[in-house]
Amino acid sequence: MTDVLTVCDLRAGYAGTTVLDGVGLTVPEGAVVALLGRNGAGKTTLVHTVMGLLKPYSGSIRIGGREVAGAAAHTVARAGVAIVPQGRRVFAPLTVAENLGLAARRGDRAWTVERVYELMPRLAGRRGHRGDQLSGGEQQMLAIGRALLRDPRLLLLDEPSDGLAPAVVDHVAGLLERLRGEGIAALLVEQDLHLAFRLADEVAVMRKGQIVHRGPTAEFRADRARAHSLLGVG
Ligand SMILES: Nc1ncnc2c1ncn2[C@@H]1O[C@H](COP(=O)(O)OP(=O)(O)OP(=O)(O)O)[C@@H](O)[C@H]1O
Repeated sequence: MTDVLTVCDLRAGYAGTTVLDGVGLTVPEGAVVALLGRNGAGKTTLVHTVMGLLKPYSGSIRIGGREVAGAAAHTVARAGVAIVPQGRRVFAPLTVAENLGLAARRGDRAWTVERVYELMPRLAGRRGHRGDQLSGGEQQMLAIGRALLRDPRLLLLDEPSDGLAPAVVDHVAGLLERLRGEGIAALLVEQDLHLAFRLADEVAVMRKGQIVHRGPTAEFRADRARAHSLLGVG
């Protein structure tokens, strides 16, 4: 299987400090890889660096074989990557339809606003509501819808369950499962292990800016002692 994302020996940080200390990671075409790790391990920093929102000090980031390390976010987006950021970041004063309209692209696209509404009828019912009138779950759906309108081959999902009630997390998980069924690959940063295990084919664990474990989800899940030592959870 070919990889949609290949990260090699990536170093990055803020104002000269090192946060990513030689990260190596791949996401196979169509697969979901959960990126786990304690707070401050560097997961969001990795996602931002892959997206082109933070310039790396050194190392390689390839999207489908194309080198994008150091490229601007719009270039990375054109290569097929879309981010669903932590905290969702929908435009609060704009309606659902306006938020989606800003992300929509012209031409022959796999994902249109209508298709996003078909996937998420709840958003269709709220199309005239402003971003700040939506529930957390609806905002998360809107953030996912915006990302889909970029026709991604790789989604970067930064803690999609954050701040959502369990029933809403379950609903969002169902949506993400459908996207996996569509063959969209994802790098999923997630603190909710149930969600990560439900969605991910493989698990990568980050500690102090490095990937310290990588393997199939089922194997990781079965080895509670190792999960505990890597993540500090049972
Ligand atoms: N904008 C920033 N400026 C300076 N330092 C930052 C910035 N963002 C993150 N850091 C630092 O980088 C390190 C890694 O943070 P990062 O947010 O990538 O971790 P994380 O694994 O995503 O954690 P969390 O689960 O808390 O989001 C932390 O020490 C953090 O303080």
